[in-house]
Amino acid sequence: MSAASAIRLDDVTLGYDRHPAVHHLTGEIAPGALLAVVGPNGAGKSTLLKGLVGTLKPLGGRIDRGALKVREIAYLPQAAALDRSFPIDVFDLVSTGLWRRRGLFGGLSKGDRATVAEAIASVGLSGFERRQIGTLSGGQLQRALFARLALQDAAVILLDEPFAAIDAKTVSDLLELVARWRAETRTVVAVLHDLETVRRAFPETLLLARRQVAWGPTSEALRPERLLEARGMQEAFDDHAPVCAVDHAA
Ligand SMILES: Nc1ncnc2c1ncn2[C@@H]1O[C@H](COP(=O)(O)OP(=O)(O)OP(=O)(O)O)[C@@H](O)[C@H]1O
Repeated sequence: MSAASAIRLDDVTLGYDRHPAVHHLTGEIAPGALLAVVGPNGAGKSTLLKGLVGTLKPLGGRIDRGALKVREIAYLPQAAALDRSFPIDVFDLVSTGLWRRRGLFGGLSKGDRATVAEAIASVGLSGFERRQIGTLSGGQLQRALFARLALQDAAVILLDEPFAAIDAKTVSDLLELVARWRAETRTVVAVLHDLETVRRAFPETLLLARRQVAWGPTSEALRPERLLEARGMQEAFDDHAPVCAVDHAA
C-alpha cells in the first residue's frame, strides 16, 4: 500500500455522452475513511465509483487522488456485472487478487498458495477451493470476491452494492472483513441500500440524488428530511439535460 492519500472532489460532474449523470460533487474522502454512498435508483452512485476508479473521466471539475495511483484502488462492481459462466474455480479466482504483486503469468509460490488458502479461510470458504464459481450461491460468490479483494492489498476499496441479496449472516461476516480493512487504514467506499447497515457500520455517508444532498456523519446525512429531499431531487432531475453552467448557489 502506498502512503495514504485523500481523494478530493472539486465540483465534479460525471456522465455519459456529454449528459451528466451526477454533478456538483465536492468533498474529501480521507485516508482510512469508511464511507457509505446512499441514494435512490439512478442517483449516480455507480457512476461515482466509476469516476473514483478512473474508468469514467469527469465531464467537469476535478478528482485529485494525490499520490494514490489508480491501480491502488480495488473496485468490486455490482454482482450483475460479473460473468458467472466464466470457467474458473474459487482458488483461481481468489488468487487473481495477487496479480498486481505477482504479474499475470508470474505463477504462484508455495507461500502464495498458502496466502490464497488463508484468504479463502478468512471468508469461511475452506473446502470450496475447487468449486466452479458458476455453482456457488450468491453469498458464497460474494465471499470469494471479498477474499480476492483482501489479497489485492489496495489502499482504497470501492464496493458497489456488495450486500444486495445477501443473507444477514454473510453480511455480518463480510462487514467484519470491512472493519479489518479499516483497522489496516484502508479507505472503504461502499454503495448501499440498507440504511440500517449504513447506520450500524458506516460512520460517514454521502447521500446522492444526481448531486450531493449531504456528505458527512451518517446520523446527519440520513436525517429523514434529507432522505425526503433526495427523493424530490431525484424525481426532478432531467435525464437529457446537457452539462450545465455551474449553479453553486442552488
Ligand atoms: N453506460 C451508461 N450510458 C449511459 N447512461 C448511463 C450509463 N450508466 C448509467 N447511466 C445513467 O446514469 C444515471 C445514473 O446511473 P447509476 O448506475 O450511476 O445510478 P445508481 O445510483 O448506481 O443506481 P442503482 O441504485 O439503480 O444501481 C442513470 O440515469 C443511468 O441510466
